[in-house]
Amino acid sequence: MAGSVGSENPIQRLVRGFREHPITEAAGRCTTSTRHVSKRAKARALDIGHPLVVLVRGSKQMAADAKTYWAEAGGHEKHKEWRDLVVFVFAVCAVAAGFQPYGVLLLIAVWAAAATYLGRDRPDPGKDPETDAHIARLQSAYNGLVPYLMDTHDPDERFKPGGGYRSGFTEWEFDEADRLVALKIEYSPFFKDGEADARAKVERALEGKIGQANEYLYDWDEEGNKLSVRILPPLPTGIPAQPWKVAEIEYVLGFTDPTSTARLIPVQLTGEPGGEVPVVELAPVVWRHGRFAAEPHLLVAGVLGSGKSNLLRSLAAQALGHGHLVTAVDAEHTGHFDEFTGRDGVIRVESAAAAALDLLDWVAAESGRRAERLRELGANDDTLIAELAKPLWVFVDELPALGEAASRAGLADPQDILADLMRAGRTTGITVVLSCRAERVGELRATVRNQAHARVGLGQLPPAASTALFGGTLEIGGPAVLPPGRGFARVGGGPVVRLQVPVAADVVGALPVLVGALVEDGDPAEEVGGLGEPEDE
Ligand SMILES: Nc1ncnc2c1ncn2[C@@H]1O[C@H](COP(=O)(O)OP(=O)(O)OP(=O)(O)O)[C@@H](O)[C@H]1O
Repeated sequence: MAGSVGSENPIQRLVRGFREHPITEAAGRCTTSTRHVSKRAKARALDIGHPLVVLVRGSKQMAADAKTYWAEAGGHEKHKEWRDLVVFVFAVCAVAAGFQPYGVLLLIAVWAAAATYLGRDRPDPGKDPETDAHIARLQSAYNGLVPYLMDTHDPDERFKPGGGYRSGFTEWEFDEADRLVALKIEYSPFFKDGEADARAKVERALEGKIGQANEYLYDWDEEGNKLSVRILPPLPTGIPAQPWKVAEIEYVLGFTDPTSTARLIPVQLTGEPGGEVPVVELAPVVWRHGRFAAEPHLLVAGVLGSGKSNLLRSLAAQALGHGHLVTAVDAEHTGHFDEFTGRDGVIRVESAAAAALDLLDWVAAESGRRAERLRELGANDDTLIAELAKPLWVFVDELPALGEAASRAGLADPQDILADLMRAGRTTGITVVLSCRAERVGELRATVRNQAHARVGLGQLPPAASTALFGGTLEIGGPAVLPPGRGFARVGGGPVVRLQVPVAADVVGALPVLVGALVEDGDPAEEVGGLGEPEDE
């Protein structure tokens, strides 16, 4: 700036001096605030004077109608006679009424009623009922899509240069903050919606027009040639894991939009050191767990560093908090489960392939023992069954990595063992939680993947992974990199909802209530559910 001041000529300097003079600045401020005040006053005056405006508008309309009637009827001799008669009768009635007690008041009331009716606010039949701001935003989105969805073979020409947004968009929704939150689009049957590239172009164009900061959920209906888009503002991040106020059988996967669930729970946020801890109400994504649960197993897929292990740790802490038993396999040797080792309720945490396979074999044997004892007990004594089949959780972080390591070591495929465990898990009270990198979802066997009915996808998933997780042609769009713990979840056949997983960075330090004390002596495996002593494998 200094350079620009130095190169000014005397006239520019004079103008700048005048502009920056305190009096000029004060006058500018005064003008701006006066403009605001006068705008507000005008709006208020219009509000208060609205009935008067309606009366005046109605009276003008009445006068105009009367004039038209007079002029039109005057053009034809027969009509003219009839008109004169009508006016005469009307005048006589009005005068007669006026001479009655309260007659003048009655005439005024009739006039006011007629004027109010004629002057009422009526939408212009040819005008788009949307506000100008909404029209501009929708039209801009439409224009952005024209190059990608235009198709000269489309008999309906839904997308064409100069076309109106109503020809391509069938539904839209703005929220109370005037944000576009949903959009339904109908496109040409010839658009190649089966091709990921073609879909991606449409998605990126839409994001460019509506805003990159949002997150998007695209639901392509290839059969109906329709695209349904949900546009979502970012969710809150950094929610610390804590004992959640939910039912005994409920596990909090994370939090979502209040519009996606029917409930809110109190959540403590991280406060300033020494200050008060703020508590807010957030909408939880809950996974119901327990014997005979509809979705007993969970699959978490995500891109590198998207927070998969964090979610597994958060669930392990919740399971321990409910007094359940936990086993974990840390296939990539990340140490994410080390702090659970030796805690009350934690049976074993393994990372080496041989030890992990040994652990899975032990769980399989435990599953068999449970199944046998449950068969003996029959379906008669539910309380006893519930007591004996203490829920046992198996966390496998990065299952494909474990499979790879096992195959290198010439060991059995862990997916075979897990598939059997998952099949029996509903009755034996064994829950399997698996994680895997998004690009390796395809390496999971159908027998494993299809039994994990609760699904979480973290980070910006490649289309193949999100299709494998959530089915159909559902795609997640928006920023290229999402914050850790951000993704989508679907529990069973429920809707796909957005998800922000809480941070479970220091579960032992932050959640001593849940994680429990270190067990000094004894083999926790021997305490398993009382359904029989684990045998040496
Ligand atoms: N929900 C979350 N909120 C905030 N930070 C998180 C969240 N989840 C994970 N993180 C942080 O992101 C980083 C990666 O987390 P994590 O190791 O759980 O990811 P990951 O997907 O398992 O990684 P990888 O793909 O390497 O196995 C860690 O520093 C972790 O503290």
